[in-house]
Amino acid sequence: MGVSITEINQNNHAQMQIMSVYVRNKEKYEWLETEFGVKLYTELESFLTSNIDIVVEAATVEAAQNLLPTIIKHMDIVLISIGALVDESLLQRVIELAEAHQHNIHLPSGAIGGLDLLQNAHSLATVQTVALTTRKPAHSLTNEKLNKEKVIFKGTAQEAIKQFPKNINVSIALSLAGLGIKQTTVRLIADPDIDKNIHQVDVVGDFGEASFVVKNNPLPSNPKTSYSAALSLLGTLERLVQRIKIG
Ligand SMILES: NC(=O)C1=CN([C@@H]2O[C@H](COP(=O)(O)OP(=O)(O)OC[C@H]3O[C@@H](n4cnc5c(N)ncnc54)[C@H](OP(=O)(O)O)[C@@H]3O)[C@@H](O)[C@H]2O)C=CC1
Ligand SMILES: O=C([O-])CC(=O)C(=O)O
Repeated sequence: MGVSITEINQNNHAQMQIMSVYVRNKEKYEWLETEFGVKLYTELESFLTSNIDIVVEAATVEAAQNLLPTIIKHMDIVLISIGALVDESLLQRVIELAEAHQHNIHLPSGAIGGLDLLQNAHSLATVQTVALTTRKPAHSLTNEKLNKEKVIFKGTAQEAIKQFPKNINVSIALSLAGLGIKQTTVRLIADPDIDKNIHQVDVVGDFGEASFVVKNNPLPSNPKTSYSAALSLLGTLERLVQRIKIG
């Protein structure tokens, strides 16, 4: 999420500096060292014992699944590839490690909103249904040439992230905030006529009903990702050091 390093190291938005970046291909990212003065690491232990206080993950579901247990033993993490936590045994293990090592896992809202309301409604009362309808530009979901919208997935969040690990992390954030990966339903629509990532969340509970629609502009520096996902990652970092907690 290219916006983050510029915002943090040059615009000082999160009152933090990116010091170290863990990469798998050093040559490809050498420009980060020259442009931002960060140090690159290809070895995880060296990265984790470098001059850092928190890890921000913005890689892939698979990388997050592999790296998370080691990282959480060393320090706190902000995880944006939240789909990694669809693996229930990994989730359990990581919670136990976090507890044992007294570290925290921060899950930003990403490209959706309303997770605070859903958590309150679910943990303190009863929620009956949580449904996510995601509509994305057709080319980002399928190679098929479509001339009208097509529902390309309908099922549980658990199945959705397995089939679309790069596209529907928001469904797992929603699941963890509410009814879980088997009860949270997902409909994914490929639409050839839009250029936004549109997420609609519908919740029904004892509190009443809530619907949130987020029509995400693409992130200019990385158009396949929603702008608000990068903002939510930055906001999560910024709020770590704020004295007033909202929501
Ligand atoms: N929760 C949410 O709402 C959202 C979540 N996401 C998720 O956030 C993540 C980042 O998205 P985005 O920035 O668009 O992804 P990109 O594909 O643009 O960037 C991913 C980066 O991660 C690096 N990477 C991948 N695997 C590894 C690894 N094993 N070790 C080290 N580096 C690795 C890649 O490096 P390389 O060049 O070597 O491949 C690349 O630099 C994705 O998992 C995406 O699905 C995105 C949007 C919203
Ligand atoms: O960027 C988005 O709109 C959401 C996304 O890709 C994801 O949840 O993985």
